[in-house]
Amino acid sequence: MSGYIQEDIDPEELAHRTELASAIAGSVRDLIDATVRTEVGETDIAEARRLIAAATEILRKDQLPGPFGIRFNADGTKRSWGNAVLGRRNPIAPPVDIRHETEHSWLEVDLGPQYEGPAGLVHGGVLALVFDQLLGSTAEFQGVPGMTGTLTVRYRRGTPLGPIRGEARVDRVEGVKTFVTGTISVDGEVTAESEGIFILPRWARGEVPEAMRKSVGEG
Ligand SMILES: CCCCCCCCCCCCCCCC(=O)SCCNC(=O)CCNC(=O)[C@H](O)C(C)(C)COP(=O)(O)OP(=O)(O)OC[C@H]1O[C@@H](n2cnc3c(N)ncnc32)[C@H](O)[C@@H]1OP(=O)(O)O
Repeated sequence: MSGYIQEDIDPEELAHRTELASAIAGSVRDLIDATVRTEVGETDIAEARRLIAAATEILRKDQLPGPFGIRFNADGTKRSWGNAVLGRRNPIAPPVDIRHETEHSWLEVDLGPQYEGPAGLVHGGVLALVFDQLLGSTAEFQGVPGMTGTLTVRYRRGTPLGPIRGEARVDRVEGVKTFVTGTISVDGEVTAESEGIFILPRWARGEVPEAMRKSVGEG
């Protein structure tokens, strides 16, 4: 499957690259938040744009030809740095850190003003995005991975911007289909619930390299 790249990097070098990826993405996240909330005038906007263009030019000096893909070491250590939810190097990602327990998986993340939908509330599509990754990662961790076939979300009440908690567990497995359910809550109150059907795609039903299979998990 193209986009899955085995790339063995020794742990020390990987730790260094992870730190760099997190640092630049963190700076841009801060910039996004500052952009959403700025009240400065035309002169400051023009100056900020000039500096941002200069920073972009520096980053453009050496670029991948396309998306980051999913990279993994032979031991299965995975990097999904471009992922829209988890991506260490993706400023669009909050980023979310999903924790896996024996029976369930969970996350806690602070969703700021850049994720607004209705005034002061998290955009419903953003919650669906978080659910998709949380439920999909839960299926992966339990060893029954798949691509999202169907994702349903029931929005019970508005989710205020700020800290949220997500929880998910595998409900059942039927052949190549894994049914996962989850909730998002704020201050212990459930604001949205979801069910996802994750389907092991045809290309993964036969021979898949062991390192790639093991790479299933957090990245
Ligand atoms: C090494 C291993 C790697 C594993 C894999 C990597 C996963 C890595 C995940 C990362 C963590 C996830 C978090 C982000 C998850 C995304 O964002 S995934 C991106 C969004 N989803 C997609 O792009 C999926 C696009 N759709 C597809 O690729 C294909 O339609 C699907 C979903 C794989 C299914 O196609 P298919 O393999 O041809 O399915 P098919 O054999 O016809 O049907 C199998 C069964 O599923 C049912 N089914 C088919 N489509 C659907 C559907 N849409 N809804 C419900 N049921 C369906 C069929 O009825 C059938 O049921 P049974 O007859 O067995 O009871």
